[in-house]
Amino acid sequence: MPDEFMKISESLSTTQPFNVSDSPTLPTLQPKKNTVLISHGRPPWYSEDGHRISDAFVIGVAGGSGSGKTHVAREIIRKLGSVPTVTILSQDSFYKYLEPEEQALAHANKHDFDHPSALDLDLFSKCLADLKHCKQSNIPVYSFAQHQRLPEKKYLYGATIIIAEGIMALVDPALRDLYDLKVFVQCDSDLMLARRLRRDVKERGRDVNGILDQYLRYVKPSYDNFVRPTSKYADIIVPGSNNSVAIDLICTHIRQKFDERTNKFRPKIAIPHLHFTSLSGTSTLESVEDLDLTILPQTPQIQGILTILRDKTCPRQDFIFFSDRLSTILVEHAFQHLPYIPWTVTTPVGVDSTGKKLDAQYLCGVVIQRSGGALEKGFKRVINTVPLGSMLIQSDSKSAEPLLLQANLPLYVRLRHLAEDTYVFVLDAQIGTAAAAFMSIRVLLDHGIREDHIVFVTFLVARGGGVSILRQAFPLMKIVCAAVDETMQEGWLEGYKGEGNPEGVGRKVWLMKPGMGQIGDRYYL
Ligand SMILES: Nc1ncnc2c1ncn2[C@@H]1O[C@H](COP(=O)(O)OP(=O)(O)O)[C@@H](O)[C@H]1O
Ligand SMILES: Nc1ccn([C@@H]2O[C@H](COP(=O)(O)O)[C@@H](O)[C@H]2O)c(=O)n1
Repeated sequence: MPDEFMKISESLSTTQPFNVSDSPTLPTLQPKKNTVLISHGRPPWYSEDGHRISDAFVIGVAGGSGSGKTHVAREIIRKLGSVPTVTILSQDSFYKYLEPEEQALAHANKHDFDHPSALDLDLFSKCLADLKHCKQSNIPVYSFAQHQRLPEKKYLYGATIIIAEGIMALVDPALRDLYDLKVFVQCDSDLMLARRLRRDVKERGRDVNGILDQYLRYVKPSYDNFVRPTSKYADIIVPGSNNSVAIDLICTHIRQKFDERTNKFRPKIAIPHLHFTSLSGTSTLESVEDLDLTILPQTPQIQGILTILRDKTCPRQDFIFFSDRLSTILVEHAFQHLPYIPWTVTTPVGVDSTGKKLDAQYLCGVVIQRSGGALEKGFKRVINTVPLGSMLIQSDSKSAEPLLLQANLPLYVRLRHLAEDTYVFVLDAQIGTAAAAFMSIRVLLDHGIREDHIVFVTFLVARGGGVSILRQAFPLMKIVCAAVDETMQEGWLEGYKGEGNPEGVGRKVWLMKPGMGQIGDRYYL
């Protein structure tokens, strides 16, 4: 039990008068319980060697049906305010599949949904463990109206804080081991019944007699036998109503734990130490050969395109046209990193000709928004039939830490059993500090994509930037680029008008030199 927590006196939780008026208006549809809320973006959860260093913080919330578990979970999120991604994982999704005859009994309120065996606790544990360890999870979807698990699944990924709630949340020792904080919501039985009556009529399509039958036969005995005894495992007992003080306490604890875990990643891949020059005057930058990049052959044609793109007077339509040309060539070039097998075809003149056939089982692309969008057209020109997802990664304006704001990934990546056989082309305009590249690779590895199945396709790499650290962390990933620029320096971006710079004198950013400027702005603005 965390020492800063005391068990809040049970009297606080049980002496509330029976009063159903504390319940706000209920929605008429079954609410979505498994929620992913993003209020701030997810900071790095890995170190500069590429390994995950922090698990998600997991809170287990147990209590009787109608005690207010979901309410507590939602209030925690609301009161935490500006936090990274939070997920509520509800045990309700894990009721077992029912055979038709069992389903018929359930419709007659004669199926016991309140015995621990009604829930697939092993699957719940597995999904929670995956989420805690920063992997994706595809969780079941349940219909209370049909008493059945539905064929679809819900994809969850990327939470820094997970709230797992359910009547049996504290029953299983394996589950209890996963929690960083265990909460029990203790509520007066009358109030729980009143809330359940109202909710089951409005949201779960039940009638009053059936609800009362089910309550007396299964719900109440189960609460006494299985649910209430688990309160002894809780670090904190929260009252079922008027519980804002207890919720504040929980939020303070979470914030503190969260701050302790915050990893300052950006300074570790910051640029200056890579510019370090030894006493003998030799630069410690790694040689281009050591960076193991696949660089387009510097033919006059490629140099010509790069010169146009580097020219600050290049009109936007030309910038788009030549970016599209360059990205097409880059993606074609990147295909050399995919597996091919010998393949024989018969030509129109009846002769056999042996060549090669692509042997990648699944292939998809992921664009790093927004500048990676400049490579999208080239990608689609070369392979227009494969799925293309995206990630939105931006720097925090105060800490400069990269933040994962959105991951809209193709199915081949989301489903772990397909991810293992999937090749992914990651598209981004340049690798400068490498912070976004780092985060995008970590996201793919979390999903089970093999490191040697990732091909990072980009216009420019800054040799003086974060690429050497990226390379050391992920040596098996391939990087395909059009050119390597020598330096990364902090400098002013001309003409930028915005935060801290209303006059448009400039914005201090890491600039790749000679570079192409802000490629996303030049392509899209
Ligand atoms: N502290 C509270 N104050 C007011 N209403 C509450 C409180 N806790 C729960 N409720 C209401 O009671 C009902 C059941 O709560 P819910 O959180 O769904 O219970 P559970 O998830 O434990 O079954 C909901 O309508 C909810 O709005
Ligand atoms: N088909 C089902 C499955 C479960 N129940 C009841 O749900 C209760 C748990 O959900 P809470 O959100 O209230 O914690 C549990 O008591 C089951 O009786 C159901 O009615 N029908």
